[in-house]
Amino acid sequence: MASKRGDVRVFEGLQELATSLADYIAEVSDVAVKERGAFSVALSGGSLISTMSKLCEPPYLKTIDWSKWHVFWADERVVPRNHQDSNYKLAKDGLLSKVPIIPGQVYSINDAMSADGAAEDYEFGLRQLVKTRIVDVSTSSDCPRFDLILLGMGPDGHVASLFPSHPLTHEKEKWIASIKDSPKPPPERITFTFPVLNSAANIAMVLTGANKADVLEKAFGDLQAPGVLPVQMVFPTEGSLGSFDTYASISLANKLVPATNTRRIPQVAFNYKTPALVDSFKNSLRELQVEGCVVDVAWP
Ligand SMILES: O=C(O)[C@H](O)[C@@H](O)[C@H](O)[C@H](O)COP(=O)(O)O
Repeated sequence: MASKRGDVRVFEGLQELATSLADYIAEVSDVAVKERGAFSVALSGGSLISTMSKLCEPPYLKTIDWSKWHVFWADERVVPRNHQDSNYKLAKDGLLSKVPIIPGQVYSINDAMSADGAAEDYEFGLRQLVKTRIVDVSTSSDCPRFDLILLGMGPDGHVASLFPSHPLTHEKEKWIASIKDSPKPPPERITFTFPVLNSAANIAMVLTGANKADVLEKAFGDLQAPGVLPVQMVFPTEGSLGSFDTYASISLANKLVPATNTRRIPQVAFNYKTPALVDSFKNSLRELQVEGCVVDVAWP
């Protein structure tokens, strides 16, 4: 774990990225199971689940102690569980139904409730699980300390269902909040708030797609200033031995690879918490340039 802190990794393609992500998740799971006898993990929606699909294959299928997994959602759309838009359905179809997770340890929202009700209900359930330490607790607040929260990022810089300039990004009291005006459809969702996200032992940000390149450039450009984009507000505040890691993987796709270049899409993993790492990241990009890729992102 500690060794991951500060890594800048450039992947040759989505497959390599997916393998690295699966290794990372397996390792965080192992550590949590050894230390606490349980692994609490929160998922998001979007492309994340398909990027996690290596977990359904050997060796992970057999080596991970799935019986210790407790699965939550960092954000969920308020739709029936069998609806195409449901993050639960996405994860169930793409991952949970393919691995031996215990159904009673999969904590989906109550889809019969309104957004407000579902958020309150989810927070209530989470509080019980923190009491019994199925989910660990922060040492500096009463917040849950998830072993791992997996986040994607939208092209506008949103994470979970925390959108740029939305008042929910400043929510300090609630663990789980409802949103009824999500700019990304569907409009009604529930989401972890920043106090919960940033209390996690590990956050993995999994960002793929050329449409993320511009916002990443912005996030890097604003690194020295207080972050205004939700993606910049993801800063885990506590953890043990390297467990503050922010693991990010980015596909800059066409930003880096001209159409005529047969090289596969480069994927980059980095920890953006430390400015020195940003330099390292830029150096990685320069190396890619040397190797014949075109970088047309203007890095500060
Ligand atoms: O339910 C959701 O909409 C998500 O949780 C959301 O936060 C998602 O993770 C990002 O929008 C990235 O989605 P992509 O990876 O598909 O771009």
